[in-house]
Parts: sequence; structure tokens; C-alpha cells
Amino acid sequence: MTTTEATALGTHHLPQTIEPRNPGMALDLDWVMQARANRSAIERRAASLPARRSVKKDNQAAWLCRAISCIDLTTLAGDDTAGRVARLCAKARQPVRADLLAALGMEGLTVGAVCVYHDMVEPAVAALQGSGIPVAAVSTGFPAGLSPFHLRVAEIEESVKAGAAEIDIVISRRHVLTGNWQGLYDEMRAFRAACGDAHVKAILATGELGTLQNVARASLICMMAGADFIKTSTGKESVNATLPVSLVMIRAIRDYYDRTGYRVGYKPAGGISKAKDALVYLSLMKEELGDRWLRNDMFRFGASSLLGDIERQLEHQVTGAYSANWRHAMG
Ligand SMILES: O=C[C@H](O)COP(=O)(O)O
Repeated sequence: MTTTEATALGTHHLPQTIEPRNPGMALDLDWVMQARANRSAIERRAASLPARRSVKKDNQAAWLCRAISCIDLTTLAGDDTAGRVARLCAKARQPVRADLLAALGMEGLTVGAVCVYHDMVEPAVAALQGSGIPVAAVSTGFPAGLSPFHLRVAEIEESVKAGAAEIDIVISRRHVLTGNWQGLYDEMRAFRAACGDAHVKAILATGELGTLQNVARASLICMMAGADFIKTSTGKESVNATLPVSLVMIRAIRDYYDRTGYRVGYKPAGGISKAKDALVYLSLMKEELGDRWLRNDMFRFGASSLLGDIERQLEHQVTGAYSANWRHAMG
């Protein structure tokens, strides 16, 4: 990376350009059925990624700050309370100790969004007032997506009414597993319509889709139906975000952009908890899609514990020493 790139990467007043929203298009089944995924080639490429990463030490802090700006700081637990959400939101506003941010010249850095269940939307909106940080709600019977369809649509509408600016929906995995592509398209279309102006992220739950080819097809269909982002996982499947799945989804995003001119965002989620893994994902975005997809209107990490490790690494960069884990427990 050049010095200019490193400086640009460090810029955290995002986004600088307003991207036209993906309006979607008619279902093009020929295109969907042509989608292929060569597992062995994809796995080879994915295996080479961690070694290829060329983040120089000098630029590492800027990359880590960029990663923070792309985090959907998440709590999705049955024992969530307004108090826990308020503490998470305080962390979202100030993700890293003030003295470290000042030393890095990154004052004002925040995460990309706070992601919660519907009942936690109102406390999150209240706690984030004036910060400009959006609240994302997981809707549509998250995580399985098996509640009655009209209730899933109503849940989206309720979350938007409560102040969620982003909605993370879950697709019906059975539509993919049974090849009901029209059903998947219609469902996603309806979810997008219910979101109105709120941006919609389509969670594919890739760990439950069986094949990489299914992942490629489901990615394309969700984009055709108007998804603003495609997202790997709920964090609740037994396999969540992986590099091979990410390559397939990212290449579907590139294909969609090449054919339609609309950029769709990418959100890997579930199990990403180490700073070094975040850097691999950022490199992957840069190499496969280019710098435009390194901004937080096009890229997010869905993560509950990644921020703690990034803060620890930044502290090490600034002070030369690691502090105890317990100091970075939140986020
Ligand atoms: O979408 C976000 C995920 O639920 C977070 O997963 P995680 O707790 O493994 O980081």
C-alpha cells in the first residue's frame, strides 16, 4: 500500500460519496443457473489469502481503524437488557480509549452501526442519539426465519418504526435447498419493500445452504430482489463466515456490478474475533472489489468480540505493550 492509500484508509469521515441504492431487477433465472463455484480453485485461493496479506506495520493502525469503522457492533443474546445495550452504544461512540485515538490522530472514530434484536432497537436509538451511528435490527424471525411470513414482514415494519435505519433479514434456507428460486426472489422483494428507506442486508446463512453453488445463486437472487448488502451468517449457525464463502459472495457482487452498474455491500458475520482476521478480510475486499468496497457503506463486519482484540492491538502499537484481556472485554 502507498502512503497516499494509507492516509485515505485512515480517513474515518464516511461515506464520502453517496452511492445510488440497488433498486433490484427482474429475476433472471438464466443468469442464476449459470452461476458456478469451483470449490477446489476457491479453496486454494482462500488458503493463500492470509499469507499474501501485505499490510505493512506502519499502515497497520490505519487498517485497524478502518476495520473499526466497518464493525456492526452486535449483541444478540436472550439476556440482552437496555443497560447492556446502552454500554455497547457507549463503546460504539468511543470504540477505543481517547488517549490512543488522539495518539493515532483518529479522534471521532466510531463503529459502523450497532446491531440488536427488535426489542433493543429503542434503547439503542436513545443511547446513540446525536452520534450519527445507525441502529441495525435483525428481523424476520431471526435466526431461523421460520415464523409466519406476514409476521416476518410486520417485524421489519415495527423495527423501522422503532428507529432502525438498517434491517438484517434472514432468507428461507428451504427455498435454496429445494431450488425454489422464484420463492426466494419474491420473499426478498417483499422484505425490501417493507424496509422502505431503511437499508436491507440479506443474511444467507451460508453454513446451511449445502454448496458453494447455492451460495452463488442465493447471492445473485437477493441482489436481483434489491438487497443493499449480502451477509454470510446469523452467527448462530454451526459454520459462520469463512473465506471460501466470502470469495463466492464477493465475486457474485462483482458480477452483479459489472452487469447492472449497482454496487452491493458485503457483510461477513459470525466468529470473526481477531484483528488479524479482520485485516485478511479487508485485503480480500481490496483485491477482489477495489478500494470503493473498503468504506463502511459497502463493507461491514458483523461481530460481537472483534473490537476488543483490535483495541488491544492498537494499544500495543501506540504504547508498545499489551494490557490485560479484561480491560477490553466489552465489544
Ligand atoms: O451478525 C453478527 C453475529 O451475530 C456476531 O457473531 P459473533 O458473536 O460470532 O461475533
